[in-house]
Amino acid sequence: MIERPIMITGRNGQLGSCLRDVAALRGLSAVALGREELDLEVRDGIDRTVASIAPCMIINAAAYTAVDQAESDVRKAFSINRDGAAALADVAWQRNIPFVHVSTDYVFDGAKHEAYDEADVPAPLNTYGASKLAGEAAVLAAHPLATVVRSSWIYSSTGSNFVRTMLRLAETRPIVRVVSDQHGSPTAAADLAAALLQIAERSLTDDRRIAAGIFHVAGQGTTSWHGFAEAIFDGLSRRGVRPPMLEAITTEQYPSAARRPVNSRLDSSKAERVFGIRLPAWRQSLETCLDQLVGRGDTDAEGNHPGWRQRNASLSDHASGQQAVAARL
Ligand SMILES: NC(=O)C1=CN([C@@H]2O[C@H](COP(=O)(O)OP(=O)(O)OC[C@H]3O[C@@H](n4cnc5c(N)ncnc54)[C@H](OP(=O)(O)O)[C@@H]3O)[C@@H](O)[C@H]2O)C=CC1
Ligand SMILES: Cc1cn([C@H]2C[C@H](O)[C@@H](COP(=O)(O)OP(=O)(O)O[C@H]3O[C@@H](C)C(=O)[C@@H](O)[C@H]3O)O2)c(=O)[nH]c1=O
Repeated sequence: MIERPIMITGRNGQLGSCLRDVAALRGLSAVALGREELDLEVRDGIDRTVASIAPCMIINAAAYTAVDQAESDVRKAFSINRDGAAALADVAWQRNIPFVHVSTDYVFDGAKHEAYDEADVPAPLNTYGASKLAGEAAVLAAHPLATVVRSSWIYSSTGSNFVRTMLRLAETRPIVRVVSDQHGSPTAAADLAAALLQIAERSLTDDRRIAAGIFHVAGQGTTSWHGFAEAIFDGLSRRGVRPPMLEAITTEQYPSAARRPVNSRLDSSKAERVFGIRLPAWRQSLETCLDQLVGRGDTDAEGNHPGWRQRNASLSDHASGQQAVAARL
């Protein structure tokens, strides 16, 4: 009998590429699709593409994720994050297969003083968050047994993310200023990918109602963006790379198109209770990522770190949006 694969969207993104890698490591059959094979904005192609793969389930890691840009690109953000996600969920429901969808901490407004759990009422401050919240509702309406996993502050050694932005700024700026009044939980894409596949396997073997609904899954522990940057730069120091000066600033001192919550810490205890999922502490996973990006601290005969410049050269070819951020500083 031929095993039906898990279908993964967003293959070229941080999470999608980790999902593909982790699935391969676990010996799971998976087909990962990039936008070129499955465009969530081309709705009439979705059914045909899914039919050609005949997956046992779908994990949707594709999304419009440019938070500031979404403020002036509202139509596209909703088209992908709400309508595209719902269309994919609908196809999964029609085929009677599980659907796992990923959402964000930015559905919350940050007014709560504690970590947010799944029962808290979302109230997004920005268009990206609003489009993702609308996507959650649309996915669950189209596929009542869908699993919606909210995560936060995702990073990996590839793609566009805060860790890579900080490493690039470390190369180009003597001083880096980072907001210290927004708090959340950094999450390694590889850790989240492993958790999603664990949920996926459970929803294939158990009663699917167990995995239905919303779950928070984020790295253990919390920090501010400034605290995150500090840990990244400490990691550079420990690897023999001189970090830039780091200055704590307020949100007001860092004007941006999109408002961001001051508190988007996620309480992940429901996922631990239901699935036994507990991601590693964020500092621990950051070390793994820095090992991949900078190296473990090995030096050449002159005391230089050969991996650093070589690896960092590739940082500059990412995300024109991130470059615009750098240019502002
Ligand atoms: N990044 C973060 O900090 C967080 C992300 N999330 C959520 O996690 C999920 C994965 O995020 P992440 O991996 O970081 O995001 P990335 O931006 O790294 O990847 C998103 C992927 O979606 C693809 N995509 C965009 N538009 C379409 C489309 N119309 N059709 C098909 N594919 C499309 C992109 O393709 P292309 O490469 O061609 O642009 C990209 O590869 C998303 O749902 C996101 O909202 C949740 C919390 C935090
Ligand atoms: C680059 C930079 C950012 N910042 C601030 C801006 C912002 O408040 C915070 C994070 O900035 P970024 O633009 O890197 O991150 P941002 O795009 O807000 O990240 C979000 O992405 C989406 C997709 C999510 O779902 C969220 O969980 C979250 O990870 O840090 C500084 O203070 N100094 C800097 O040099």
